[in-house]
Amino acid sequence: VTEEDARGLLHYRELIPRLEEALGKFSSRESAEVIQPVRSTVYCWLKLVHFSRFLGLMPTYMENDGVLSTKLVCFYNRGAGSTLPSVSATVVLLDPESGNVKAVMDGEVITKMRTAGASAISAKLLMRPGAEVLAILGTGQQALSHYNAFTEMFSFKEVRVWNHRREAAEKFRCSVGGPVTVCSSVEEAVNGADVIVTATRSTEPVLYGQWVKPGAHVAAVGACRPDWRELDDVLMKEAVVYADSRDGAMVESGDVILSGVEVFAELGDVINGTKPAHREKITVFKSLGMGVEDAVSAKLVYDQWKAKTSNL
Ligand SMILES: NC(=O)c1ccc[n+]([C@@H]2O[C@H](COP(=O)([O-])OP(=O)(O)OC[C@H]3O[C@@H](n4cnc5c(N)ncnc54)[C@H](O)[C@@H]3O)[C@@H](O)[C@H]2O)c1
Ligand SMILES: O=C(O)[C@@H]1CCCCN1
Repeated sequence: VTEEDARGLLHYRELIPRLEEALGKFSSRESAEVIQPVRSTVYCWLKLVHFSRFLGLMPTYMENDGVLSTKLVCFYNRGAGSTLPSVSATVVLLDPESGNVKAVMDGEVITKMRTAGASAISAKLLMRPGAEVLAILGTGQQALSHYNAFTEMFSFKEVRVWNHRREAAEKFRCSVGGPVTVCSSVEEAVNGADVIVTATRSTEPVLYGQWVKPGAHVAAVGACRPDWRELDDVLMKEAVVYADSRDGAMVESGDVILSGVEVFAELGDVINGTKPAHREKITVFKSLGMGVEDAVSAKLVYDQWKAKTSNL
C-alpha cells in the first residue's frame, strides 16, 4: 500500500475517533486485549556522521480489533540542507490467525497523521475553552500535519509559526492554505498562545516555561530520546504532564526523565474518565508515538484499500 494510497484513504474525521478509542483501550490495563511493548530502538550511528539516527520497532496486537502489526521507523537527524525526510516508516500488517503478512504499507503518511491526530485529541481534552491562538514550533513534516489537523478540528483566530531558519518558516507559510504569522523568535510565537505544538528536531530545550501563559496547552512531539529535550525544567515542573504511554515516557522522554517530573496521567486515562483533565493549568502532552496508533491507522487504510481494489 503506497504513500499515495495511504494519503487518499486516511482522513482525520475517521482517524481521530479510532485513535481516541485505541488510546483509551491502551490505558485500560484491565485486560490483555492490547499488547504494545515500549519501542525497541537500535542506534545506527555512523562513526563519521555527527547526527543521531535510530531504527525503532513497534509491534502491537489488538485482539478485539483483529490487528497484529509492526512499524519499522527510522529517525535520521540529517541536519539542515538534506532533502530526505527525517522519518521514514513502513507498517507491516499481519493476519492474527495465521501470522501471515497481509500488507506492507507506507508508514510515513500514517506516522504524520496519527501523531497529529493524537496531539489534536490532547488539545481537545486539555486546552482551555475558547482557545484562539495556536503556535507551532518547527516547520517540518510534523508541523505541517499538525497545522492540517488543528485547523480542521478547531477554529483558531491566529496561527503562528517559528523556525530557527526563518526562510523555512516563510516557505511553510506559503505552502499552507490559510493565514499564518511567521515569528522571529520562540518567545514572540508563544507569547499569549493558548496551544503550542513543539515539533522540532532539537535536542536542547526550545520552549521555556517563562514564556508560556497560565492555562496554555503544549503538545510536545519531538525530543524522543532520553537525553533529548524540547521543553525546559521550569515548564515541565509547572505543568501537569500527560503522556501517550507512561512506560514509554519513562524510557524515552528526556523532558520527563531529566526534569524528574511525574507523568500525571496517560491521555487514555482522561479518555476513560479515570484521571481528570486539568484544563485550568498549564498542561503538557508528551507524545512519543505508539504502536496502537499505527495499528488502528493501518487497519483503517487497509480495509478501505481492500474494498477499493476488490471492486476493480
Ligand atoms: N511523537 C511522535 O509520535 C513523533 C512522530 C514522528 C516524529 N516525531 C518527532 O517530531 C520531530 C519532528 O519530526 P518531523 O518529521 O517533522 O521532522 P522534520 O525534519 O520534517 O522537521 C523538523 C523541524 O525541526 C527544525 N529543527 C531542526 N533542528 C532544530 C533545532 N536545533 N532547533 C529548532 N528547530 C530545529 C527543522 O528546521 C524542521 O523545521 C522529530 O523530533 C521527530 O522525532 C515524533
Ligand atoms: O512513533 C513514531 O513513529 C516516531 C518516529 C520518530 C521518533 C519518535 N516516534
